[in-house]
Amino acid sequence: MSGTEPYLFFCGIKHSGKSTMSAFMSKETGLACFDTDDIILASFPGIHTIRSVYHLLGKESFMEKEAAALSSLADFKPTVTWKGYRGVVSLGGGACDNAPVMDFVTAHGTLVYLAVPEDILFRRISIGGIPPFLDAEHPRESFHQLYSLRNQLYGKHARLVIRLPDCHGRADTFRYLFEQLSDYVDAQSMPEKQ
Ligand SMILES: Nc1ncnc2c1ncn2[C@@H]1O[C@H](COP(=O)(O)OP(=O)(O)O)[C@@H](O)[C@H]1O
Ligand SMILES: O=C(O)C1=C[C@@H](OP(=O)(O)O)[C@@H](O)[C@H](O)C1
Ligand SMILES: [Mg+2]
Repeated sequence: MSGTEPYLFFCGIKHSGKSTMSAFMSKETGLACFDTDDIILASFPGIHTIRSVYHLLGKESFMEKEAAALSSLADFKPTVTWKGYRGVVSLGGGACDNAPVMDFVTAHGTLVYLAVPEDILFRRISIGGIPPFLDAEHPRESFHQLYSLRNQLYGKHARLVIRLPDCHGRADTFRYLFEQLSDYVDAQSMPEKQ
């Protein structure tokens, strides 16, 4: 375990379950779990939500913090690996717009897109109020635009797209994700058929 093994990066649109699923993944495999939002939040001791940090910094400055949070993982040496990976990282929903973040991800691991239908995401997001990056007057329409754009970007950049079912709750969703992910990783490590 040298600290040069790749990471699994979970990406996806806000509230697709990146943070929840990476925590399940860590529990299942023993892999270290990182969340760029949590790393950023830890550097703002008086502030309690990532939404407030985003509000305070604005988009550009937030994206710089996101890239710095990831860079801090470059030297991490794991005590546990899973199928050759050294950790699981949950990215923020806006990672696809952040070129340095996407460059880091390409250089350091496998990008997995957790794809969830638009209506389900909007329902989950609305529970916590309208986030600062949506138009407060027309939240559903602006989310539709954001979803279309990001769904396309994540679909293009990710090496693996996992379409998560919604009907079974978090633990069952994770079982499904884990099976898909394990199958993918196992297939990647199989020697080429002669
Ligand atoms: N499979 C699921 N089914 C139902 N609710 C979920 C599921 N995954 C996540 N959630 C809920 O959706 C919300 C956002 O989850 P979170 O993991 O923070 O998403 P993200 O990190 O992608 O923004 C949380 O309230 C979480 O409990
Ligand atoms: O979609 C976005 O632009 C953002 C999503 C948030 O992360 P989650 O996707 O984990 O909620 C957080 O990084 C920030 O508020 C910006
Ligand atoms: Mg999250």
